[in-house]
Amino acid sequence: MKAPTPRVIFVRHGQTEWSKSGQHTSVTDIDLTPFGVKQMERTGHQLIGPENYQMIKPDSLKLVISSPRLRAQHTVKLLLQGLSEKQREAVSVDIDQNIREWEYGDYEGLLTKEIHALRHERGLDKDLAPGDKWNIWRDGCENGEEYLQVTERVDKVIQKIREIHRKALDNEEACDILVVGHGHILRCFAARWVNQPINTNPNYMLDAGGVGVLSYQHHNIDEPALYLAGAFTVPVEEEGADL
Ligand SMILES: O=C(COP(=O)(O)O)[C@@H](O)[C@H](O)[C@H](O)[C@H](O)COP(=O)(O)O
Repeated sequence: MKAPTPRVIFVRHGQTEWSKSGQHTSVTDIDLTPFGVKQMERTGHQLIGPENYQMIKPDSLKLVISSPRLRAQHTVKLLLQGLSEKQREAVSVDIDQNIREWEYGDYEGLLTKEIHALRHERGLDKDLAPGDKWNIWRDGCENGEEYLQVTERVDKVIQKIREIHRKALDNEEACDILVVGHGHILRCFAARWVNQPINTNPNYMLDAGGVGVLSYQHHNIDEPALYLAGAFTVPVEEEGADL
């Protein structure tokens, strides 16, 4: 049987007090709420393991790439906690600065409406069309990052993944890579996976605890694609296996 096409399963960390309130959280190193812990334990149980209903088989999971932030690393631990010690030891975990959250600079800790008010006070948005407001994709963050900086570092993560996936495809080996990060950076990552510019706002949604999948059409590394929906719980590879 042909190996399944390599995939990236990306996960935004579970709930924090600031993801709950809508405050912009980049470098502030807060942990998950008790609900966030429960979310990610349950997600890990559904997502990774040897059972038929689990989407990522332990043997296929070759690498985890995580943001350095505590909320992301705690999420990784919870996602992997259902694996045996041996299975956990077999998975490499890379802590990668390039998948840290978009740096919000002066907007760290603020709600979107507070950012709009601050920029109004500073006279920054006066040239925008009536009704138009700051958006991070186009306008970036004062004393933080703008879209080209974020694009550059996300592209490095994609390049690293493509090299691993290319080898797996050449050798017809299953290869899932788990990427654990944050609300904005993972939306950038998904857009860049399919070569979209991010300054036009990719219009994706990603809740705390949310899971998404990226792969390649036609089993071809040169056709990266976003999995809009997948028959993950009963993959076609299982046809005839246990009727
Ligand atoms: O801080 C954010 C993401 O960081 P993390 O919680 O570590 O994943 C942002 O995405 C905020 O949560 C943002 O304030 C929120 O998404 C509201 O944004 P918007 O709907 O565009 O007003």
